Amino acid sequence: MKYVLVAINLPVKNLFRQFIYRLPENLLQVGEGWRVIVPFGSQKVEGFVVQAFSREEAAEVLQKDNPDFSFAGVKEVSAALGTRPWFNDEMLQTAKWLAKYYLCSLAEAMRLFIPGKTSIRRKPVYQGGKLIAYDVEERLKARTVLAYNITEAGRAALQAGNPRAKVQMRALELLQQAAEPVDGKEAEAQHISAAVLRALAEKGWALRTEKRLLRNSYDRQAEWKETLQLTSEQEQAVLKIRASLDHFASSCPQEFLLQGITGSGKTEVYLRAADYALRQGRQVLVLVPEIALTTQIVQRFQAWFHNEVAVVHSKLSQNERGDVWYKMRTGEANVLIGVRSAVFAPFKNLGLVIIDEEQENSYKQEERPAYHAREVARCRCNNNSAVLLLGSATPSLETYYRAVSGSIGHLQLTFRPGNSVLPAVDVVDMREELAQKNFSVISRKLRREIVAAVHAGQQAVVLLNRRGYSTFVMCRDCGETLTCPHCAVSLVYHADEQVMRCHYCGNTYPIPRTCPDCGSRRIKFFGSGTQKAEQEISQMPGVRVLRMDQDSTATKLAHEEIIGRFVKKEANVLLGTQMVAKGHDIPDVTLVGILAADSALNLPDFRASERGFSLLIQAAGRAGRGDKPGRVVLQTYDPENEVINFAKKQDYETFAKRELAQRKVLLYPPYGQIIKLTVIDKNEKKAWELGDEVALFLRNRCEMEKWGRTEIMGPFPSGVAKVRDLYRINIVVKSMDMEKVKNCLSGSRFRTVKNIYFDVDPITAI
Ligand SMILES: Nc1ncnc2c1ncn2[C@@H]1O[C@H](COP(=O)(O)OP(=O)(O)OP(=O)(O)O)[C@@H](O)[C@H]1O
Ligand SMILES: [Zn+2]
Repeated sequence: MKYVLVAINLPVKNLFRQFIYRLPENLLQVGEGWRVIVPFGSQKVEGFVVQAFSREEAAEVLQKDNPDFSFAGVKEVSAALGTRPWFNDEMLQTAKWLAKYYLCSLAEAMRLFIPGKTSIRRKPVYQGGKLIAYDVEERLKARTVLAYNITEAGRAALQAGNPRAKVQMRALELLQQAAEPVDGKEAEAQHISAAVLRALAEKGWALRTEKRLLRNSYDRQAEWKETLQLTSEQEQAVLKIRASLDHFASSCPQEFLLQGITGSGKTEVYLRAADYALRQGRQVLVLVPEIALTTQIVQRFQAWFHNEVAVVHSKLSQNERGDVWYKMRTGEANVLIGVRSAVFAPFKNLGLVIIDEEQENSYKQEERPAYHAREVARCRCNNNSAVLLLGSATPSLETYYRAVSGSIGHLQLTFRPGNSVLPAVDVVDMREELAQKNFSVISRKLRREIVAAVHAGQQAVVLLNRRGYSTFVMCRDCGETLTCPHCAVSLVYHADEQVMRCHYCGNTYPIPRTCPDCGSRRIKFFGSGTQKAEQEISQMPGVRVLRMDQDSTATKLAHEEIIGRFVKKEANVLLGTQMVAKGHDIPDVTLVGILAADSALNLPDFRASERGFSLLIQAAGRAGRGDKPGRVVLQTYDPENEVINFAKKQDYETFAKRELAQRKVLLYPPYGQIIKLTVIDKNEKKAWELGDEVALFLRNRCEMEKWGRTEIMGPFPSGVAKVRDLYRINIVVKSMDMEKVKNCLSGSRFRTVKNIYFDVDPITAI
């Protein structure tokens, strides 16, 4: 008899055990990596088979848990999902690694690999009005259509010909020429109706069959691939990557940082590397931070690789995602471009993973399990003997450190191809503007530059990292600021909808006429967001402005549409939050304005400088990519700020070295690793008590087990101390000995406590 160990796919964080089930006669084919339906309590649920074994092996496992076990209690697997295992060895290994590294359960790790996380719907079954069971059905329905193949008789009929049945003859010809069965829609495109196909089937000339229909919501006309002459640096980079693809695991590195200044042509290197991997018969995964912002990269890849390219992003339906997964698993497509979650796709033969803008925070999932796509990609590359290529103008300090210390290959692109040069950056002191009685968000210099650029028929991009109209509303009499009653953050005034909105929980509130605290009518709106800037810019002569922020892009692919309209020159100024700063390559943009450069830099967080610097460089890099030189106007209230100065010089190296020196002293990554524990509770007192308990426990263990250099901070209130009425308390552990810290936590009772969240390698430590 055969038994299986099953991880139960339920969205609960504290189910760390796996369970043994018996395989019935009709399911003996089921083994490791299969998805199954099993009885669990009173329900039927989906599970993943982690291991398969004989009766003796099962007994051994069961005995470990319970010396008086009996096989009588072991239940049977109810059904198998699909006709083959979903997880191959490599995926199973990656899931196991992920669970261990991020301290989550194996089931939580495994469900990341399933499109839609679970493929079953539980359907209650009633009998005589009483709930008796849950039934399950497969959720991911492959969509099929009726299609027709030509038969031998059909071929003969076509050969013989019949001038009085012209349409039928044309239909037969179509079937004969088609490589695959022809469906009604395809026939219709040739002006042959479905009725004709049915008639052929009735005559025995065609055979009815089913064809799997692949949904593709990202069908675009691909432009032809242009072949550029590579620069010497690009050429060098491509050669090194090719060498690694050729002699895997010899002296060639398996991982590379491709550090190239903005506009240096990193995409061209990606394309050539991908092309080479495809020629070797291997598949390519390209990760991008935000699909909507990367239309250009998708188009470039489609121009080279046509139908080989499949695209996934967060706005695809579950079925569309299922289709994409299917294409990759079967090798029907061989290049997958997608956001973070694409790193979990099944591959037939993965050879190369490219991560563009590898420093972007969007690669890190915020909810449990809080994985980072770069780390998962590294694990999958190792398991697949694939090459990992990380690209950026401003790499994360972790990656940069690994490159300069020689643990991964370091490829550099230091100039822009052709005549284009990095733009000149002017810093404007906004305190001076105030002194000169300019109370606008736009400095006089930036105003002049915008008007001049527009007048010359060029375009400008303006970055303001805050949406809404006024970001801060305060009573002049009592000093009260308006905050969200459910979250510890101030409300933002949105002029469009005439509401106050919380950017954390999304709730809206009416605009106050009087102060809710003291009743004063002297309410004042401070600070400015994109809506106010839009209003001011739109009043400049000759300007047509487009705004792009979360509020303007709520619908599917709206970013793409806005960028598209800007490229077509329907507008000459593009204003928005960080999404305007990244990725696009528009030759007529000669001016970039950065309003309030300081806002990103002043957060009390260890990555704030890195993130701010990166954003400034990215934004500046949008200017002057064509043959006209670009310029950047950077507005700040703090012109002496170091980061602003490095950004002005666009000097990543010096910036990175200084930042690394500080991180070393303070034990931040890449020197120390971090784990952040967050206690979340609607009762503030309870949150603190639990926080104190965890911190004390860790401090004791640190001392007892003599962990290497470690700092335990907290408990302290989280950066936003309350979200949706839940209080948030943090404990942050920085350590050179993270393995021990993790072992201690996974052996502790806190691992299964429901309201403690573990975040390994968190983005923020506040
Ligand atoms: N060898 C080359 N010769 C001429 N033009 C090139 C070459 N390589 C790339 N380009 C062009 O340079 C421009 C910038 O390239 P690309 O968009 O790949 O830059 P990037 O490094 O990704 O920049 P960013 O980090 O700012 O997104 C593109 O218009 C591209 O077509
Ligand atoms: Zn709120």
